[in-house]
Amino acid sequence: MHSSNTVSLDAIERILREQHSLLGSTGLGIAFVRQQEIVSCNDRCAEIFGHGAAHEMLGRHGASLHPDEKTFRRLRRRARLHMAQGLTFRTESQLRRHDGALFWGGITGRLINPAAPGEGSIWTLDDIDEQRQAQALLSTALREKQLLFDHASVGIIFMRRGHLTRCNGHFETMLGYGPGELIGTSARDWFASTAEWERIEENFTRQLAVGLSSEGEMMLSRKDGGTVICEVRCKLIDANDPDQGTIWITVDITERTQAQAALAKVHEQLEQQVRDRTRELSATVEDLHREMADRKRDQDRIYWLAHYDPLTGLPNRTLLADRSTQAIQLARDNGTPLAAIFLDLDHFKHVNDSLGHRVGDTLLVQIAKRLRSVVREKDTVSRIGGDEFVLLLPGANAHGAARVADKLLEASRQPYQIDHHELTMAPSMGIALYPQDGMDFDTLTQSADVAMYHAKLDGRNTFRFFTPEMRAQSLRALQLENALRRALERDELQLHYQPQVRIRTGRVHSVEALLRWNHPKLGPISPAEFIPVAEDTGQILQIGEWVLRNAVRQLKAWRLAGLTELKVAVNLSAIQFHQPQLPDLVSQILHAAAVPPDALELELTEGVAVNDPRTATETMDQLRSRGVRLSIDDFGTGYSSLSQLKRFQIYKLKIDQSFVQDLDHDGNDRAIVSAIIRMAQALGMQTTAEGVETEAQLQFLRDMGCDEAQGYYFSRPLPPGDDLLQFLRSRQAPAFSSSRR
Ligand SMILES: Nc1nc2c(ncn2[C@@H]2O[C@H](COP(=O)(O)O[C@H]3[C@@H](O)[C@H](n4cnc5c(=O)[nH]c(N)nc54)O[C@@H]3COP(=O)(O)O)[C@@H](O)[C@H]2O)c(=O)[nH]1
Repeated sequence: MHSSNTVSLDAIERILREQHSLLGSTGLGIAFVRQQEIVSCNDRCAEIFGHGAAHEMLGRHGASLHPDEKTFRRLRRRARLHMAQGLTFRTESQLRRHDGALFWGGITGRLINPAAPGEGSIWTLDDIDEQRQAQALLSTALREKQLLFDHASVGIIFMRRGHLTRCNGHFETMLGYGPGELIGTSARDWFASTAEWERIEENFTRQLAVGLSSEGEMMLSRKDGGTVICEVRCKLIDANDPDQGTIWITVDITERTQAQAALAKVHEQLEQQVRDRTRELSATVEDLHREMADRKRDQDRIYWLAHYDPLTGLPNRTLLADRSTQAIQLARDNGTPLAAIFLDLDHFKHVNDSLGHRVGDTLLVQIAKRLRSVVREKDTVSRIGGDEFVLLLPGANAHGAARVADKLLEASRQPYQIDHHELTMAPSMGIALYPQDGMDFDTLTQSADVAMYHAKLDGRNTFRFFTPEMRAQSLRALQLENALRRALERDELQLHYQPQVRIRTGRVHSVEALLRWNHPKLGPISPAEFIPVAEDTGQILQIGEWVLRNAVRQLKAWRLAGLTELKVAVNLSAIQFHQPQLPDLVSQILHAAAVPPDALELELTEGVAVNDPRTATETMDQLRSRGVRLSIDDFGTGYSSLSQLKRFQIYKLKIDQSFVQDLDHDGNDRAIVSAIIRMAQALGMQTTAEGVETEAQLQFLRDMGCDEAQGYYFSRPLPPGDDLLQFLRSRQAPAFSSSRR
């Protein structure tokens, strides 16, 4: 320290104190070694080697401080080479503590006097064991990271200011670059498009600015021009210092994306197929629904046609049978009454024949509506034939059924307006009651039918309850109907003639043709019985024509036989009268027999004009214009009005025999007969009284001014034989009297 040759003891002591202080205050261990042994050291050195104090280190051989002798010698050799040159030897080596534990120490050594190595050396020691361990850990971590970096199956890049500063091999391979080729490149260089880069940069910058990691998909460009789709996660290396740049982890999802795209395409194709199939299916389902609806509609239509009358919409016989069976079951189970009404329209056929089927159909529809309006909802109104209806009335007893029949009659009085025709259509009805008149559908309706037939026999436009006797009578009617079919061809019919005598002169001007039927087995059958049957079955047309032809032919025979002025009266059924061809038929028959028209008188009943006065008037006009005379038969029993009589220009009124028969003792009949005669006179019509049997009756009629009489009093209806000819000749009108009425 001092260059002076004499150093004071104080100075030496001070120097020693300074050195001691220096050695004590340093964090390094310091030792002086001579002859490989420690001759002096500081406390730190002792502490490092695990001794409590420095003096414990003194005299320790250097080799004991090293892991083994070999290590010591090698280090000593290296140190001596260095230190012999006056240099400081530095090394890091493992050392052994006092307790035997090894530790890393940082060692420097230097000869105190390189010129005199024997003076020993000074060694400093730093305990770097923790540092070495930390370094070892660090380098392990770094190695591991490097390994991860090098062998990661994702691309890792470090970016700063938009440029790549480092990347791993995976990223280079991903973009087809060689090692290091990408260093320093701008990200823009390997983005597929500028737009793509700007989009990513903007997204990443925005998210990273707020300290978030950012992620997204991007399309990068390979060196060879191909494209790579990457999933990228980007993060700031130091959130506090954006200048440190960013790390990007990139995953090549090209295949995955393509697979997904392919999958999506397949999925879309599948979905499209499903949509197509669904559409096809729904079209098929719709078709099926439509087909089912069509089939249902067809079935409904078939059912409807099978169960309803197409014209009126009313239930037909089939449905009536169903409902009747149910109603009978119910009536039986509950003990409740049930009635059936068989309704037939009187002379409906005339409407069809004279006005045509269109008018007839329209009329039927209106009638059906009216029938329906009369009964209750639960009642059934069915149409089972042309003009035949059956009404089923559950819960109705005799009283109830009669009330319904009355209401139907009442309703039928209102005329129907069809085009310019005002038509009235009366019904005949038969009523049958469950269970007494039938316990099943067929029997019940048959009973009602039979009762209806009797209503017709009893004058029509009325109703009758079924009685057991009626059935027998109906069988008779059926028998007659069948027999009547063959009556003409078997020549069973015959005409009888009843003279009509002028009351004032006693002479006979005309005879009435009256039909007779003598059946070989059934015997003589009254026209009063078989004419209604013939009318019901339509056979009256054929029979009526036969009557007309034969009556005119007989008249011709009589005329040729000398009864030159004789006339014949023929009864005309209403059904005949409504035949449009009637006037022509009459003319043809008269012409064929060469009989003048005024020799024929047609007897009509009052009812012929009731239903359709206009058509009746036309027919009458036609007949009259051809010269044929018309008379009203059974006058007083029907509904003729004075205006009608006047309009029809009727030639003669035949006073019904029911008024004549009781003239002797019934003042009313006398009044009626006298009124009819006066009325006829006032209207310029002839009068003939039917059924005159007594002189008293004849006298009264004479007194009243009646023109003609007909009855058993003069003669019964006789066959055209000698007796009748004799009678006629005896009362023949003189030729001049034929012009008088
Ligand atoms: N559409 C047609 N109707 C005809 C025809 N022929 C007859 N008839 C009608 O049948 C009903 C019954 O006729 P009938 O049994 O012949 O009775 C007639 C006379 O026989 C009978 N009569 C005559 N005089 C007397 C009498 O003094 N007493 C008495 N109890 N009866 C008598 O009266 C009937 C007269 O008939 P009409 O003058 O026509 O009224 C009858 O309604 C006939 O019209 C036919 O060819 N077509």
